[in-house]
Amino acid sequence: MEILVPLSVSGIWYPVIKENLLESGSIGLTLTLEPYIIAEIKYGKGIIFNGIEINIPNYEILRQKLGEYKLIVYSRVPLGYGYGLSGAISLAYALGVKELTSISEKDAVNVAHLSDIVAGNGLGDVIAQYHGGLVYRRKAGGLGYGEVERIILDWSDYPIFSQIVEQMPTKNIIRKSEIALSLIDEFLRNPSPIKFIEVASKFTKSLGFTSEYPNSYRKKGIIIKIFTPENGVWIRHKIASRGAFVR
Ligand SMILES: Nc1ncnc2c1ncn2[C@@H]1O[C@H](COP(=O)(O)OP(=O)(O)OP(=O)(O)O)[C@@H](O)[C@H]1O
Ligand SMILES: CC(C)(CO)[C@@H](O)C(=O)[O-]
Repeated sequence: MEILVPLSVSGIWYPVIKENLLESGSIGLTLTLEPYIIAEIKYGKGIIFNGIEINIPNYEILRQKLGEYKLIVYSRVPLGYGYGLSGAISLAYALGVKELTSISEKDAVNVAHLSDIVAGNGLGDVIAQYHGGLVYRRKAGGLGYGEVERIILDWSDYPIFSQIVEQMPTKNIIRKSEIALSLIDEFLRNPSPIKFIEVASKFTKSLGFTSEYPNSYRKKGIIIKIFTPENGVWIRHKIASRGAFVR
């Protein structure tokens, strides 16, 4: 059994923290991308990321609430730069445990969502990764609490690339910028790939993150860009055609 989870790079996020953590998360617009991480769940313990055992605070919560298992993860992109891998690892763990036990998918996914929030590693990634595509989180929260819409756009003429810049903690970008909600409205009035990049670039600039490349924005430690870059080292992505799944 393999568990596949897409990467998650938000363009806009508006943190919502409530007493009930399942009502917490973010309102926002998130691109989920290939290549999916591929994971295997086994009896045992620990998270093995590309052959190396890692310590990730999400694991403590996952282990307490879902039971102790071992997750072996293969990823084509590195951890800690902004590809939403903490969320992807947590969601893979939850969907893996769901295959091995009688827990419902909804409860398992909500534990993954909770673990990313408590760890301070993400707010909306798990929910976006569960749905796939370009995800608009209209209301923050886990499954059954938040509200999500997948925005269908034709990306075939808009190839997506990322460039790795620097590692940094997610806590550095969990800030409220009041223009987030008006930029989401601006996008929804006229949704297109170019408009997505435009509003994401305005939003991330408001948090102090800039990119020197045309048609791009900087999310945490990576640049996301549409159209073939003229120079630099880039990873080619596709929009994730579906959310996380088990095969
Ligand atoms: N070698 C490592 N490099 C980076 N992070 C590591 C490493 N080992 C363990 N970690 C832990 O993994 C977690 C990475 O979470 P982080 O949210 O930064 O990932 P990400 O892939 O950048 O996702 P996001 O887009 O949500 O920020 C952190 O809790 C960090 O402490
Ligand atoms: C905070 C965040 C940008 C980290 O990847 C993401 O979880 C989101 O969109 O809420």
